[in-house]
Amino acid sequence: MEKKLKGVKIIFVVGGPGSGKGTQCEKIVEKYGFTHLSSGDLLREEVRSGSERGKTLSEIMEKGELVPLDTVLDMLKEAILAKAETSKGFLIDGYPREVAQGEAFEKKIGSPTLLLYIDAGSETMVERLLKRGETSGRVDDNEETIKSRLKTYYSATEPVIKFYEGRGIVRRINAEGSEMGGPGLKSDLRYFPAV
Ligand SMILES: Nc1ncnc2c1ncn2[C@@H]1O[C@H](COP(=O)(O)OP(=O)(O)O)[C@@H](O)[C@H]1O
Ligand SMILES: Nc1ncnc2c1ncn2[C@H]1C[C@H](O)[C@@H](COP(=O)(O)OP(=O)(O)O)O1
Ligand SMILES: [Mg+2]
Repeated sequence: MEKKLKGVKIIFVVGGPGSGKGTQCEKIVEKYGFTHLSSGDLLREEVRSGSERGKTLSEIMEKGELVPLDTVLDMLKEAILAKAETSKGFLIDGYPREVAQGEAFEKKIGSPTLLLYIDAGSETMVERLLKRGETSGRVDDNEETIKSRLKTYYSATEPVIKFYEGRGIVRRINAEGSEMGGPGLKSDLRYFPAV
């Protein structure tokens, strides 16, 4: 556990591809001023840098698979520590994607106070990703990769939610509603300050 992070909230944001993790995080940032860090965004930055490592990462992402644990963890740790002294809390979006990632994070960085489970059905996720793919330019927003990402999600990431449910820190957000609120975020956020 990093001393710098004492008293700083760490919130994991977990959900399927296209469930709306990034979208919900933006709303939470507006309301609570936390720092939003997306593992996917950090990886895409590395890809954009044109490095050799970026090329390898891009190939993995195009297949809808998970990149090596240490790569994501190192990137996250660096980004978190850079803001540890000024941030009141971190929204860690897209992490952990497998139980081992959660365990490694806790060992090297700190423990989460909360896990927000962004819940949308697979049909909704596919529909949103295909729509996003019309403009995102992302190598993974295509039909074939989406199928693979869903498989990865259900096999590797869903167990993460079970794992933290055992600790009683999971809050589920129904992300089926419209972006403007719907039955989901608006009401669920009422539970937020309590944690
Ligand atoms: N509640 C919602 N209703 C309708 N569209 C949504 C909603 N949440 C997200 N979207 C759209 O779905 C796509 C995926 O959302 P995003 O936040 O990028 O998800 P993730 O980060 O989980 O992949 C985006 O194009 C976004 O605008
Ligand atoms: N924590 C993590 N561990 C391993 N791979 C990750 C990762 N976070 C992101 N990736 C890789 C695999 C994902 O399919 C890809 C895109 O991630 P993302 O941007 O978080 O997707 P989305 O927000 O659509 O769910 O990047
Ligand atoms: Mg995202």
